[in-house]
Amino acid sequence: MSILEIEGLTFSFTKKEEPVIDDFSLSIEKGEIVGILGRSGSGKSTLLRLISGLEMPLKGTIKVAGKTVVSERVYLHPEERGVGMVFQDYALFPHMTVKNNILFGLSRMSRNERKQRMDEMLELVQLEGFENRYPHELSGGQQQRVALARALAPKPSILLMDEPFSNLDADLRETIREELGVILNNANMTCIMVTHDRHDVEAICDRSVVLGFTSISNNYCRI
Ligand SMILES: Nc1ncnc2c1ncn2[C@@H]1O[C@H](COP(=O)(O)OP(=O)(O)OP(=O)(O)O)[C@@H](O)[C@H]1O
Repeated sequence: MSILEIEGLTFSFTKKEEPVIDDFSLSIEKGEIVGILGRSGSGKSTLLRLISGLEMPLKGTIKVAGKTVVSERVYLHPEERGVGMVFQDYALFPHMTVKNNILFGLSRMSRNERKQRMDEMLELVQLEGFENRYPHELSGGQQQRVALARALAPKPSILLMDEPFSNLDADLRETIREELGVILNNANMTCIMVTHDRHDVEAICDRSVVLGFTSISNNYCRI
């Protein structure tokens, strides 16, 4: 079953400019881990922002788990899409502690479930003991791990990651990459990961899509 279906997606930042994304289509099966590769400026981050609902396409449809989340007539807000996102710059809430950043998307869970989920996430990203710190009191790599924990905590249908390991040192990168691969496989979770690192793709992706430089319409290929 396709968990994500993108059809004819077209997007431009301004009317005058060529579309960054032009008539792009892609289908992803449940449980697939797909790497998005491509040169700087090819539209990788923009594609994730369109899927998550942070940008509105000019044309095209996106379905998540069979439900239309954007089309000519439909627009679902990011929190209604069942899509988790780890941003390139983490986008943590600066006024919230690590704990509250991770708890942010869990308001529908009971108090006990929230506590349990937070403990699981802190253990996963090796940040036990850091829960009362604020983002500015963390290193770049630690902030990145909080972002990963926050996105995974609500158990999204699809996890979107924009260069999620770029600030981690080599050892931690390998550890988190391996653990993430196991978690995603165990949960049969679908994941799209933008990366510049072929090791990420080789280690955890089932396939990858390479975006072209000026437009990703007919330029992408699977490897
Ligand atoms: N807010 C914006 N307004 C106008 N143009 C933008 C905006 N954000 C990105 N762009 C342009 O859209 C194109 C695609 O940007 P995007 O960030 O999606 O590329 P990318 O493939 O993720 O690049 P990188 O690998 O460098 O992160 C680029 O040419 C970029 O300059």
